[in-house]
Amino acid sequence: MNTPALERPTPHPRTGGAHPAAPLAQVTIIGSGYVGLNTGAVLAYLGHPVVMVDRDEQRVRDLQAGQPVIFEVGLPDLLSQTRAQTTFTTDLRAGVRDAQVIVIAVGTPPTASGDADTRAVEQAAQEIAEGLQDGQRCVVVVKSTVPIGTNRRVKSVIDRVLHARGVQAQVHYASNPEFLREGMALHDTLYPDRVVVGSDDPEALRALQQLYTPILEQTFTPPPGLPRPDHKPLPTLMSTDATSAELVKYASNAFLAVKISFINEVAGLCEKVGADVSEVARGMGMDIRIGAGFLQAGVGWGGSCFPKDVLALQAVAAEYGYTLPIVQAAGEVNRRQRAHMLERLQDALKVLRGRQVAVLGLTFKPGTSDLRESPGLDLIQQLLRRGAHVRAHDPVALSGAQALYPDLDLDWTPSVEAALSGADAVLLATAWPEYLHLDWLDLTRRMRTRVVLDGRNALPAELLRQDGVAYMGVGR
Ligand SMILES: NC(=O)c1ccc[n+]([C@@H]2O[C@H](COP(=O)([O-])OP(=O)(O)OC[C@H]3O[C@@H](n4cnc5c(N)ncnc54)[C@H](O)[C@@H]3O)[C@@H](O)[C@H]2O)c1
Ligand SMILES: O=c1ccn([C@@H]2O[C@H](COP(=O)(O)OP(=O)(O)O[C@H]3O[C@H](CO)[C@@H](O)[C@H](O)[C@H]3O)[C@@H](O)[C@H]2O)c(=O)[nH]1
Repeated sequence: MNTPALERPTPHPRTGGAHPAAPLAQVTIIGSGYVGLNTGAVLAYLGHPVVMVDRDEQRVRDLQAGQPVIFEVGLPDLLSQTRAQTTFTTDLRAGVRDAQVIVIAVGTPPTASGDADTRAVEQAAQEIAEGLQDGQRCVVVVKSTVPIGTNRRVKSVIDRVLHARGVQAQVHYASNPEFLREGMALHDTLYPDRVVVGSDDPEALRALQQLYTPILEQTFTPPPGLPRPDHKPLPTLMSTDATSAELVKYASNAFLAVKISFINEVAGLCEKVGADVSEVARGMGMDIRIGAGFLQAGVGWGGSCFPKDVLALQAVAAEYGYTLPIVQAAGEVNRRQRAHMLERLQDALKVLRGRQVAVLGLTFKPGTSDLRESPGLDLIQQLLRRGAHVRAHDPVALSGAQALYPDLDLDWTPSVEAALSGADAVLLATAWPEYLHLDWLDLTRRMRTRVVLDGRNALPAELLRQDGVAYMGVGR
């Protein structure tokens, strides 16, 4: 099979790099999870032929059959629209054979001690090197969130295997951390604030510029349902060294987690002094140095990234005998926030044991089916430990949660009405839009005691209070 060389397009007048209309011959993405799948669908949409590799056979079979396997707005449409451009396979070695760019997007879950488990990244590196051919030229890109030094480790694994095989391939390396949010994954991939590339290799930088030019230049026609945001400046390609790029990712997530914990800490004070945290956040956010984002008080942060990345950053620091007290405090405040939710329920109901508590929202936020580190599921487990009966509901992830926690002794209720009828309290853990427009007066009138703990400050507080509901928000 012919090995395509990296193309050398004429420099584009604005980027100085690749011409927008120059697709790569093949991009291979390893890991078809939230990051890999969304990235692959977008790159295929931009015109690059994409091979998506995953070791999970069932996942690959489902993707081949047209099942999107994760819940993400717009993904089913984009995957079906890009079918002709996309191949799904479990065969990593074959999948990299003709690739110009190979993107590692496998998971890096936390180990028991909190540091990131990079074994899947190293396994991918090993198999990449086993698949590369004599004379092949390619760029290996680490998109997974990885601790300091992992990019270097990927290079050394690939060098070692190529050497052992006696294969002469010209491999370039870059770190390219991902900043997409679940539920907004396609939007964030098409319209990022910045693209960070960590590499000291001009060839790697040039290939990534070529890969991302349509995004950097915003030259593509937006896919249906994913309009270009108004007045958003063009994304910046920030080129830096690999170690700084690795740290940009962790420091960004830690900073956002600190910001949420900060507003949750202020929310606790608001409850004491009678202020409204939404108003405090609104006033703070008007200062452009602070910014309005990530100041939504609530049950605390969860998800597949913040909890693990906050721990991983501390683990990196600990390796160097350094501490990160602000980052550590963000985690402590997050735990306290959950405990505070339970205290408030207990204060309202006096006794939790034997009470019927409805918990609405099992995913860690709306717009995703991801249950990793979900505040709602954490609160459910704490309620069960305290002897409460739980009725759980989620508009998209009910069966997923049930499958994940088959031993939890609770009612998985298929409707909000069923969850609230006869309940002693309801806790809103995830602000799914489906919940916000319900007839809350009617729903709460079906409850045995009308206690509402709005963990996302999303329900009609005044309306409920006026109707005699014991409504509690967060920080107001
Ligand atoms: N989920 C997010 O919103 C997000 C955003 C930015 C960055 N990240 C980071 O990106 C990485 C991937 O996250 P994710 O949420 O997409 O993970 P995920 O768990 O959803 O998907 C990872 C996929 O990789 C596959 N895989 C694992 N090892 C493999 C191997 N050796 N070969 C082939 N496939 C393999 C798994 O089967 C799985 O399908 C992580 O490092 C994460 O921290 C995630
Ligand atoms: O004002 C806020 C904003 C968020 N959250 C919570 O914070 C968590 C994370 O939310 P969000 O950041 O929207 O979701 P993720 O999809 O986890 O995205 C984060 O983690 C990704 C993985 O690293 C990064 O790529 C993204 O940039 C980063 O925002 C969720 O539990 C939210 O409910 C709040 O409580 N208040």
